[in-house]
Amino acid sequence: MEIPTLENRYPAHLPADGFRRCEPVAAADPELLLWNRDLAAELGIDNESPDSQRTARLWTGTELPEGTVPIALAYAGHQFGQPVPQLGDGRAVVLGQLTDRSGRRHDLQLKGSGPTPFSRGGDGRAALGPVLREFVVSEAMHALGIPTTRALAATTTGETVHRQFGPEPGAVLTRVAASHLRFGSFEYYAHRGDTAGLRCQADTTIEWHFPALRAQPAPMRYLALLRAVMERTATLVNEWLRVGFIHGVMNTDNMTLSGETLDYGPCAFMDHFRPDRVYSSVDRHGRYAWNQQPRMAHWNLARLAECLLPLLDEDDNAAVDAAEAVLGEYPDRFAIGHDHMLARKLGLAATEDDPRCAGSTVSELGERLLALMARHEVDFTNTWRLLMQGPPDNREQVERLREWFDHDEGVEDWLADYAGRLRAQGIEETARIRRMTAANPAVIPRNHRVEMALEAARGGDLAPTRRLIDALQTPYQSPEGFPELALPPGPREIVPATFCGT
Ligand SMILES: Nc1ncnc2c1ncn2[C@@H]1O[C@H](COP(=O)(O)OP(=O)(O)OP(=O)(O)O)[C@@H](O)[C@H]1O
Ligand SMILES: [Mg+2]
Repeated sequence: MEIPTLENRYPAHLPADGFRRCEPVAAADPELLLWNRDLAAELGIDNESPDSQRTARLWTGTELPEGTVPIALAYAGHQFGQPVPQLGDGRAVVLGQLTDRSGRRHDLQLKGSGPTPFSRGGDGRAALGPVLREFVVSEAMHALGIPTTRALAATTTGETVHRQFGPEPGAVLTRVAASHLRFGSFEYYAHRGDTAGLRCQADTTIEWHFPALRAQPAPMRYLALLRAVMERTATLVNEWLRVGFIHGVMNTDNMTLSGETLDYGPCAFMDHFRPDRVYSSVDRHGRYAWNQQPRMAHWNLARLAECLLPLLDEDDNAAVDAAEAVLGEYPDRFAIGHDHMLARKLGLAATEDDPRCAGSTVSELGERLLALMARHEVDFTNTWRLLMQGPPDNREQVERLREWFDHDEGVEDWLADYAGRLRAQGIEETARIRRMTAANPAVIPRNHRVEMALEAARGGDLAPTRRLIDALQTPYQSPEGFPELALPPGPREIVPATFCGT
């Protein structure tokens, strides 16, 4: 395996206390389980012999690629609303960056490679189940077209880790990310009252993720940064809602500045629709339920804004006013994105009220459909695909949907309004299907399917995990070779709770 020489840009771009040098711990018996050939090729890694012993040594941290400068990053965070002044990578090290074919830089990070100065009593390890889960779900997310960190490799260490449900094989995930800068990275300096550290962190974020803002003078640049992060975050959360994704631990330490989804702990994709659906076993009060995610993203953005205050204005009140003005833009910014998202899912063109149509607006149509779906707890993914089985004014299709929604009296009215809106916008059936195919996945990593695959993997059989990963590569097509993947769980298959497994 040939790997281009890594370069670690963090030490030159962060204050000295923003990271700690930290060697990964050599694994007793490294073994490669999963290897992402396509991603490796994008990163210029030669794929000739991906299952060689050296590959396993490299992606457990037992041997280090050339140019590696292993570091654990410092960060703080708000966890379930409570401030934690210091967290940091307690079981991960960034090795360095590689540049992909299109010139974009990516961190290579080993997650589960041993204790770091931030381990706070933890063992610094990761268990096989959560590592495979992050591999499967993050790659599914990427295939869905949603910004996310990626998974390059999953390895086992040959050691055992002890978790909630007993011993598990120790494992390491090689994660690829635009960066590992988090809202919590800013909170780390804010807690210390380190304004110079904050400024450095903000300028690095601009340099890496929002280079167009570089030309703006301070303090406007930092306000523009807040607005840009707000916009990316709103976009990301709308994308999660589009596919029924529930992150599960939207703490500020799990929110990236790049706008990528980070930390696939107790996350889940929803089967039967309930807007307040929660899977995470640690989210007892539903703080991060599916329909709370927009609000919690706003709350998290407010924590980020608080950190930026010293950079916005020397006068405290003026700084607060400036930050509040940007935060105040979030509800509209989110709502516009939400309307567009619902329009895409319905195969409609725009969300502005169309004066040619007397029926409801596109967003009202979408909300009414969601309300119907919630009332009957129908499968989220399959409802949208069912809408694609025929025109909304076709008799058989009307019948099909009446049955799907338990003969709810609202169905026919809704379908008539939907058909009216399509007519008013002049959208032909083929165009509707084309649009809807691009916005509504046929397959998602359903919880019970993920659990079944992981169970087999724990028993030594990786074939179901590989099959699942393959099928999730083309989520907008019906899974010809894996039809069960399109089915919701049966009553005995439902996985009601997910666990971090940390
Ligand atoms: N086994 C462990 N040993 C040491 N620290 C840990 C361990 N598990 C989690 N932590 C630390 O606890 C904090 C919260 O964990 P959380 O599950 O949100 O993150 P994570 O999944 O470890 O990492 P990431 O956010 O990078 O995906 C982090 O600082 C993390 O590094
Ligand atoms: Mg985390």
